[in-house]
Amino acid sequence: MRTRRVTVRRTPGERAGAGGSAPGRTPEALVLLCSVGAALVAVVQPLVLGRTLDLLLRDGDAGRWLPLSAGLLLGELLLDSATALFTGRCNATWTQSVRSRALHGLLRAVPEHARPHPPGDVGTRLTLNAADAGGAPAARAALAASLITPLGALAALALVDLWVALCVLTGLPALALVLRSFARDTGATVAAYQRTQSLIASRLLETLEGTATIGAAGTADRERARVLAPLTELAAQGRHMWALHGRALGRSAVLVPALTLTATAVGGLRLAAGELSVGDLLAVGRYAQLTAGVGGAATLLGAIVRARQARHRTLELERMPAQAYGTRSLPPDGPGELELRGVRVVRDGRRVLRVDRVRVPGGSTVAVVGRGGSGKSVLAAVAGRLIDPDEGHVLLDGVRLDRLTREALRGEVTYAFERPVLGEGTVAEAVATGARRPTGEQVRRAARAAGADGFVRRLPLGYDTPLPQAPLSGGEHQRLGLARAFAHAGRLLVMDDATSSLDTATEHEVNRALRHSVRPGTRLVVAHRPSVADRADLVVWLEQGSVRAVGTHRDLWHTADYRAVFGAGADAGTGGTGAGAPGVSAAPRPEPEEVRP
Ligand SMILES: Nc1ncnc2c1ncn2[C@@H]1O[C@H](COP(=O)(O)OP(=O)(O)OP(=O)(O)O)[C@@H](O)[C@H]1O
Repeated sequence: MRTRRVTVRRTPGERAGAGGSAPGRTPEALVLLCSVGAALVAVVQPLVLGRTLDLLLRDGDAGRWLPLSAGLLLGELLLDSATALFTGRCNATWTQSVRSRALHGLLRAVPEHARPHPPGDVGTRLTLNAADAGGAPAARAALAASLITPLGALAALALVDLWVALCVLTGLPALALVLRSFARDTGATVAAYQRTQSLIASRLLETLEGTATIGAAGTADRERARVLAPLTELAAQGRHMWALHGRALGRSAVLVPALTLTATAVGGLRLAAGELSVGDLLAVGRYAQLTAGVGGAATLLGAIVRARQARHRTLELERMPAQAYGTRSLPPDGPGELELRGVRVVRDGRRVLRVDRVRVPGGSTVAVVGRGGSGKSVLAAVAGRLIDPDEGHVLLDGVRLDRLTREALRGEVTYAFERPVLGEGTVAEAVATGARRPTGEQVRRAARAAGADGFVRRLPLGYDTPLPQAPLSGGEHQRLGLARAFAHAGRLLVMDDATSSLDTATEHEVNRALRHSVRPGTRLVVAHRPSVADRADLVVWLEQGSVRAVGTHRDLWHTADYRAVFGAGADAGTGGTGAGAPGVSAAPRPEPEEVRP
């Protein structure tokens, strides 16, 4: 078969950079500038129009006032358009910034802090909530401008006629009360609404992940009811939110025309008394309207309250404690000696791992075995610092893992998992993703070692096939995860159940390739099969979170409890290399550090 060239492109995340920068004040300032400009024009306009009307009525010629009126109308139109444009840009840049910061916080967070956020909740925060939060700066600018119009209009009204201004002023406290109660009541409802939205999204995602199980169990109706259960609450919260909004708008809708009407009536009386001109009356009506327009701030206030709640929810992700790294690097060309000293891991008040002392000589393979729930994955996570122990230390070539720089740690410690997450790029990108960027040839070599090259080359575009278009079996998926780990193999490679979906023959081939074609180093392998434990130089046997014994598979096999871990009831010493019994290993056996049979 013709071999294709393997292309390894940079991922969008790598191109965009890590955290995303804050957009600064410029987008908001542009919105403020244009909306304040529009507000000022709106305030000046009635005066100019009134004056123009008076001149036309008196002399039949308004001179320069007529083009000035037309200019102001045009100016208002242009400024309103610019406000809309800059508001859109401001919202987009802030949404992007809030989202990037939250995502960055999530990705660098201590995993134990990130774990309680289910995917649906994270999804809602990063989409709906981030978009709402991104609207805050523009809404704030618009609110500031929206206060200029009524205040300016009131001042201008006072210039035209003090009596009408006083009459409008008396109605304003009622409008202020409406706005205050709206802002107060709406905050709590919006927060509850956003929480319920998140809950529905989380349940929906859980359901989507478990469609096969749900289908097989025939529990689709129950599941649908579970996902949609919070909908009643959401609907009630939504109705309450809109009721508050509607009430505030309704009250201002009554107050605004009432104020305008009263102002026009008083202005009419003043016109009849000869205190005002016709142009003044025109200005008075318009100013009363603009002053009462303060009620329109309710909508902006609502957006700001919603944005504040949404921002709080989104940036909770950003504020999660970040995984801290040290400043040390590893000694060059270290063999990868791994040591766990006094390690304790506690979860929900329960000790789930206790390792007093285990030393794995550099270059050897250690298998971690034990019954389900005995702490194998926790040990694997601690060994490569996916989690920090609550007590004790893990050392690699004599250096504590928590003192290493991120680059030193992730460059030299590699993981392969049972269910790797491969992303949506091409096959080559999936294998290449990691601390270092391997070349196309290295990607293919790693895939060959993981037994993946054959099926990848049969894909329509080979290594360039996008993963969503590559129908992979569970084992093939797992082999790509292995290939990724092999392509980045450092001095410590941790394989947590990473070959569980492979048939015995493939697993054997992968193990052989691991010995000969992957960078040599220490391997820590979570094992369920006795054959894997047999091939290891050393076995750490866990029982209920504690080390029961450390030794070679051959030695441990004499213990009935150990054989029972593999479901093997056979008597010890039956010999042979069959299903459970130890075979002959060529590798040197290191001395066990901790043996408590
Ligand atoms: N984040 C956590 N919060 C609470 N308990 C946890 C957490 N992580 C692990 N545990 C508990 O620690 C124990 C050991 O879990 P671990 O996943 O290491 O078991 P395991 O030996 O790998 O099991 P299996 O072979 O079934 O995968 C389990 O009882 C598990 O419930």
